[in-house]
Amino acid sequence: MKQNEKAQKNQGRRKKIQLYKPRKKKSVEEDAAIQYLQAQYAKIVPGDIKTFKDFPLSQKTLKGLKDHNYITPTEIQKQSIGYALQGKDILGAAQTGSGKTLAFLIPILENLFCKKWTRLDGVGALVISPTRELAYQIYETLRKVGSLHDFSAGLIIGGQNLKFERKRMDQMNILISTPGRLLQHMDENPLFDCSHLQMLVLDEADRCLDMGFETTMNAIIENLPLERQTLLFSATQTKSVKDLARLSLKFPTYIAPHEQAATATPDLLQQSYIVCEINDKLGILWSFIRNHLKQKILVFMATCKQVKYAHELFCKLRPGVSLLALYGTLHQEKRERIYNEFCRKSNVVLFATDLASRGLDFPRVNWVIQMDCPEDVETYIHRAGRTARGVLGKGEGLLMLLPSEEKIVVDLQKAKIPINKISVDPSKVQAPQRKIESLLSDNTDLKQSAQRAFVSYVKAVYMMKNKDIFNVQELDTDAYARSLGLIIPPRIKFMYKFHKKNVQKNEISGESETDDVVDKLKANTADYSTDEDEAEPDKPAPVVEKVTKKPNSKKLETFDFHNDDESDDDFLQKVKKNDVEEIDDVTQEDERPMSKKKAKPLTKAAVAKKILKKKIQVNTKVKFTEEGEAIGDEKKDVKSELAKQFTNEDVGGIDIERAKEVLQEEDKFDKIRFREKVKAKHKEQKQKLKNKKKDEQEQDEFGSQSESDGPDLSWLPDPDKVYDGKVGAGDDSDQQSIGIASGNSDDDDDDDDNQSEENDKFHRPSKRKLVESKGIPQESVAPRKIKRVQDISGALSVQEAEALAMQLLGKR
Ligand SMILES: Nc1ncnc2c1ncn2[C@@H]1O[C@H](COP(=O)(O)OP(=O)(O)OP(=O)(O)O)[C@@H](O)[C@H]1O
Repeated sequence: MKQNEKAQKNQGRRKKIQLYKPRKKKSVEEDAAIQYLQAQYAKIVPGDIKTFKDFPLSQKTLKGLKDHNYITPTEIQKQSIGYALQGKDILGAAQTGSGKTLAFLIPILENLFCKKWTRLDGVGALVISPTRELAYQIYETLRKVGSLHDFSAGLIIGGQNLKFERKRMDQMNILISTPGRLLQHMDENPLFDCSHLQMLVLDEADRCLDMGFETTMNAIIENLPLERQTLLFSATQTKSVKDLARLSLKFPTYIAPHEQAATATPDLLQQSYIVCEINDKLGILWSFIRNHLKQKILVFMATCKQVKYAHELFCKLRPGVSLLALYGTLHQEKRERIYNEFCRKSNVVLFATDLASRGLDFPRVNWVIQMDCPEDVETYIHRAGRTARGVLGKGEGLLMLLPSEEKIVVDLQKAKIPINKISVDPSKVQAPQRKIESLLSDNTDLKQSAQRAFVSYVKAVYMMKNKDIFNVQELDTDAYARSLGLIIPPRIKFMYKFHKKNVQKNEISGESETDDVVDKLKANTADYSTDEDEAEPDKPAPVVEKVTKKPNSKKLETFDFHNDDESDDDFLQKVKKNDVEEIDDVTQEDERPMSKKKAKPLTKAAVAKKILKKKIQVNTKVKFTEEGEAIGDEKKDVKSELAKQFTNEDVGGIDIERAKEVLQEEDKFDKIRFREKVKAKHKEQKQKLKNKKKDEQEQDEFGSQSESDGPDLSWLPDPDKVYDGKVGAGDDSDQQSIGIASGNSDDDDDDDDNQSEENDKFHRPSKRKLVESKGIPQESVAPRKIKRVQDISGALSVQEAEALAMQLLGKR
């Protein structure tokens, strides 16, 4: 026995030793590997790198890359990974779609791997992205290439469950986050600790550091340790000394492979632009989509409301292809769903705001259409870069410009963007103008959406910094409104303020300049309101005529849309309801059309005149009965003879003694009046209470059934009268039946309560109903007192009864 125990103990010990030994061995091997890798960092020569294997990377990272077909590094990866591994701060700039994400994710994984980072060490690396979608995409890439490492990674973005994130913040090693949510955790979450942070990465760094995120980013940076490595990446990198100082970069290495390249945009991206009138834009877009039904198209617009409207309208017009919309005011879940759907599908159109312009790696996008002129060259580059991505990605970009916006082309060409002007083939442009107008006349929601889109676009143009390109006064707003299907251009509140300001300025400076836009709006509002009233469904809409006749509208030039040779009817059948996205409503602005007449100002004198005319006595309160009769003020209505005399006397001054007597006399009447009122009120309350109890009783007796539904029980004697309101003691069944019948009695309140409690659990029909349903003769249910009288009469013989009757008659 002892020998056995000993053997078991020895075995256990041996097992323990066996478990421990390989660990130590593994750890030693790992240390040696790390030392070897770190020794190689200084020897990296970017020009010699052919594959990822040429970098001194851990086996886990290499396998992760290989598993996902990342074999050959791109130019930015070749040039930046080496410096990043050496621990240098980096400013990375490279074309869109050139693989910047891996250029910072690989160094993060290697850095934490070499430092043998564990869950207990907390946050080791932090990646900040300006949008949720981009953060999600980076997180997904990290999950792919870092799948063999033991680090925990967290996606911290707005619109997600804050509580869920809060609990796990102390276990995360790599955080991918948007600025707002990150700061929220820093401020509110005691578990969030980044005091050991090793690396900070800003993807789309110029966007993260621009005005929109300035205060948030400053607050975040303040919370981070100074001893860290910082990497900044973007296709349009910031070189602002101020920005770099904010981040306390230490002698950053500037890596920009595309600066030596001939173009700032991907080589396989074919870019063109057209110049058209504002009212032609929607028609051109519609025709373009109809001619490219077998393609994946991304359409950028200036505002969320435009995107929402274009999506709603085109869904109703049924172009024959899936339509999606992505913009900031959508719910997060919906945003994620739409993002994934657009990634997955190949024949689809996505309308989007600049939310989708940066960093998003939608696969196989054929066309990027910029329907509204981008704010600046950087925005153009990011938008256009959603196509022709990756190593061999191809794509095309089309920019729509208004004649006044054509100046931006010079800036684009200066920034090494090869863009060519093309023209539109008018025969291919089919604006469904009349259909749009009829849709809007039938659908007020759509009309409101169009109005919002209109105002938001004009506002966006007004807000643009570059006034050389964006001039709100040059916009043909009414033509634009009409192209959206709005016969009356909506009122633009801020334009009036703008106009007012201008007028005031001009008055001060002595000039008499008029605001074209506002005047035009005012004039045209009157015109269009008559158009709308007289519009005939069969007549071609006068809008189109008016627009085409415009002196400044040039004739459309020839432009081939590369027609897919698909017949319209075919595609109409292919519209799937599932593909049509619903959109959340957004806050409504005051965009009511202007009234036709200018309202006359209402002066106080005019109001007084009106009042006098109507013979209204001011400052008098008149009460009316429900029938509409005026009720006089009874307080002023004197009752006593003395008071009546006093009021009729027309003597000057006040006799106080007399007035006192009158008041005392009136006081008596007041008291009587008061008592009467109190009595009446009590009576009313009692009546109300009675009615209420009666209702309750009826409900108790018949449940939810109406009286007409149940059997007629009026023939039954009133138990109240029969038993004189007394309840028989000791007899359960009696008590129950009385309880139901005499619900009015106060004594039965408790019973009622108990019963209603029981009734809540079980349905129990009333006693009367029970008896009836069992088929017991009605006489046998008669109350006991009545039965006793009947018994007495039944006990007399016929003669005795006759004698009794005679006796009674004799008494009379
Ligand atoms: N070494 C590589 N080999 C093959 N494909 C790669 C490689 N690196 C990146 N890619 C692919 O290229 C595409 C673009 O990469 P990524 O999104 O990182 O570009 P980016 O430079 O960050 O673009 P943007 O400036 O628009 O943000 C992705 O689909 C990615 O999977």
